[in-house]
Amino acid sequence: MGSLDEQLRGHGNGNGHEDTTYRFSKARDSLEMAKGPGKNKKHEVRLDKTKTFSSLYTLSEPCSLSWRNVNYSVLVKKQNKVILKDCAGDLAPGKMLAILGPSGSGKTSLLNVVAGRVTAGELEGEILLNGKPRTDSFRLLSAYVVQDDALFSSLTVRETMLIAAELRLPSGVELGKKQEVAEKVINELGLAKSANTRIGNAFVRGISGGEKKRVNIGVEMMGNPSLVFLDEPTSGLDSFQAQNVVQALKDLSQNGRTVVMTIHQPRSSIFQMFDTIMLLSEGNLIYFGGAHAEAASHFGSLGYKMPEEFNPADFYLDLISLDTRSPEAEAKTRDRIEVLARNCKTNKEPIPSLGMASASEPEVSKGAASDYRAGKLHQFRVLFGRALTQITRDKIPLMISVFTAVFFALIVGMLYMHMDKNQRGIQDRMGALFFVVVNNAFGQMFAILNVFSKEKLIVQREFAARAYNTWPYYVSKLVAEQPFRLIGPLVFCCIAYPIIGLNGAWDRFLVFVLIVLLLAIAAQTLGIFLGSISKNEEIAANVSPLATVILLLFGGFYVNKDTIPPALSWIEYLSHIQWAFTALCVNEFKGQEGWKCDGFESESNLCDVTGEQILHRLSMDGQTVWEPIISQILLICLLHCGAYWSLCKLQPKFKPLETKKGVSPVKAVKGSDRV
Ligand SMILES: Nc1ncnc2c1ncn2[C@@H]1O[C@H](COP(=O)(O)OP(=O)(O)OP(=O)(O)O)[C@@H](O)[C@H]1O
Repeated sequence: MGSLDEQLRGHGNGNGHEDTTYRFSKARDSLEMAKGPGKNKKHEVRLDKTKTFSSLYTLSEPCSLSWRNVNYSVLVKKQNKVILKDCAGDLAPGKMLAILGPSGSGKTSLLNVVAGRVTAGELEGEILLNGKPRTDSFRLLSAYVVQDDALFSSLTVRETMLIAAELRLPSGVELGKKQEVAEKVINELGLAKSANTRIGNAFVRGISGGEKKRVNIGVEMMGNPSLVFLDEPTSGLDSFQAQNVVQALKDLSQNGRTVVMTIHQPRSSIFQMFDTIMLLSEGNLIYFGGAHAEAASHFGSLGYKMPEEFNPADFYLDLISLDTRSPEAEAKTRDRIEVLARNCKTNKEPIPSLGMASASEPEVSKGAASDYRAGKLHQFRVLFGRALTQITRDKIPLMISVFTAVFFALIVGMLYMHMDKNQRGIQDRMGALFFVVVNNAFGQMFAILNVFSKEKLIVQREFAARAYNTWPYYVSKLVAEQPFRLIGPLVFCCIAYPIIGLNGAWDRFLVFVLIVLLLAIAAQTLGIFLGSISKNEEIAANVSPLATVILLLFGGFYVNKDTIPPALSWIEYLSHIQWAFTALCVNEFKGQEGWKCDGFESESNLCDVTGEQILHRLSMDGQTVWEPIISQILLICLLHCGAYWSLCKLQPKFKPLETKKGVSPVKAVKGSDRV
C-alpha cells in the first residue's frame, strides 16, 4: 500500500512528493497568470504542508473557474423573473472570492449557478473549469457547504468526521488512513478539544455554533475537493467565531483550493482576508475584482471615496442597497445602482487560460465510473453503524415513546376494564380495539415524522454530495432502527391487553401483539413517505394528520364496510387502520360464544350471540385473522416502495452542467424583470 498521498490521489504517478510539488506549482502558475506579470509576489500560494487544513493530502486538481454572460431566470406565476443579469468572473486556484450584496440580490443563486447546483429555471452563459466546459467530474472536484448545520446530534465530532471519511474517501484507502485523515481534519479545524463532545441538539447541549460550522466544513472537505463553495458560512455566528471559520477557509485557499462563498456583512478583519469580491445588487453585477485597493480605487473613480477607518464591506453594501423607506429615497438609490451597474468593473474579455486551459480533463475524472467513492456494501455498513449509534444514544425520543405507551395503556386499560359479555361489552371492546389502533397509528407516524424531518436535511445534503446511494441508507436505517421503534407498541400491548381484559387465550394475545406491531411499522413507513414527499417540515405536519384522518374514516369503525360507496371503497384497501382494526376484531370475537344480546330486551328475554354474528354485523365475517394480517404486510411492502421512491426523489436533480451559450446580455434594471 502506498502513502496516503498516493492513495488519495488515486491517479497519481506513484511519486507522492514530486507529484505534489508539480501540482502545487501548477496552482501557483495559474495564480500568477491570473494576476498578470509582475503581480505575483503578494498572494503566493502557501505550500506549508505541515500547518494547514489542506496538508492532509494532496490537492487532487488545482482548478480555475470562469464564467461569462451568466443570465439566470425562473418562472414565477407564468412571469419570467430575472435573477442574474450578465454576470462574469474568473477565479484562479489559491484565491478566495466573497460574493456580497443586499438580501435578495442573487448571491446564493450565483453560487448555485457556478457550483452546478441549479435545480430550476433557465440558465444561460459560459461556465468553464480550467478553461473547458464542466463535465460530470466537476461534482467530484467540488464541495458545497450549505448554510444550515445538518449533523446527527448524538454523534461526537470525531465520529462525524470518521463517518464522513469512510463515505467520502476512495474505497481503496485503509481504515487506519481514514482515521488519520479524520484526526488531522479535527486538529486543523481547531476541534481537538471538543472531538469527543456530541454535536448536540435542543435537549442535549453539544458543541458551539462556530464548531458546528467547522464540523460542517470538515465533513465536506473529506472528499479532498479542489473547489469549495459555501453559502453564508458565518451566518448565526458571533464575530469571533465567524473570524475563525473564515480563517480556516483562507487556509484552504492558500493551499491551492478555489474558495467561493456568499457572505452577509463581514466585519473588517474578515473582509481583509478576501482576495476577490463580487458585488451584486438586484441581480446586476456591480463589481468584480480585487477586494482592497482595486475596489477602493474603482468606487473612488466613480465619486464614491471610502472614508478612512471604515469597514469596506459596510461601505460597499450601503452603496448598492435599495432604500425603500420612501419613494424619493428609492428613486435615488435605484439611480445610483443603475449608474454603478453601467460602470461595472469586471472582466468581460474572453475567458483567459489562467494557466489551466492547456490542461487536459482533470485527472480525477479519468476513469471515474461512479460519482460514489465507497462501495454500496461499505456504505451500508457505515450507515448501519451510524443509525444504530444515533438511535441508541438519542434516548429522549425512545423514552417519550415508552412513557406515552405506558400512559395510554393505563388510560385505556382503566377506561375499559371490567367489560361484560353483553351488548355494551361488545361496543366497549370495539371502542377499545379502535382506540388501540388509532393511538398506535397516530403515535408512531408522528414520532417518526418528527425525527425524520430533521434527518432529511442531512440526507439531502449527503445525497447531493454523492456520499451514498439510496438503498444502503434506506435498508440500514430500517434494520438498525426498527427494533427500537417497536419497543413502545410492545410495552403498550403488554400493559393494555391484560388490564382491558381482552380474550384471555395466549395465542390470541400473541396475534394481538403481531397486529399492533405490523400497524406500527405501517404507520412509521407512512410517516417516512409523507416526510420525504413534503417540501418542508410545515407541509409534512399539515399533510400527515389529513392523510391519517382520511384513512381513519375508512378504518371500519365509523362507517360499516358495506355502506362505503363503491367509488371510494378502494381507499379502505390503503388504510393500515382498517386492516389492523379488522384483524383485531376477528382475533377478539371469532370462535367466541356466550355473548348476550340484552339490548332493549328485558332480563328474561336474553338471547345468545356468537362471535361470528358480531363479525357479520361489522361486515367482517367469513375471514380468518390471517387475511387482514397478510393484507397489512402487503400494504407495508407498498408503503416501503412509496417511501423508497420518495427518498429517491430527495436526490437533487441539478440542471446539466453544460449551459446555453451565445446570449445577448440583459440590459438595464427596468420594469417587471426587476428582482
Ligand atoms: N427558484 C426560485 N424561484 C423563485 N424565485 C427565486 C428562486 N431562486 C431565487 N429566487 C429569487 O431570486 C432572488 C435572489 O435570491 P437569492 O437567494 O439568490 O438571494 P440572496 O442574495 O442570496 O439573498 P439572501 O442574502 O437573503 O439569502 C430572490 O428574490 C429570490 O426570491
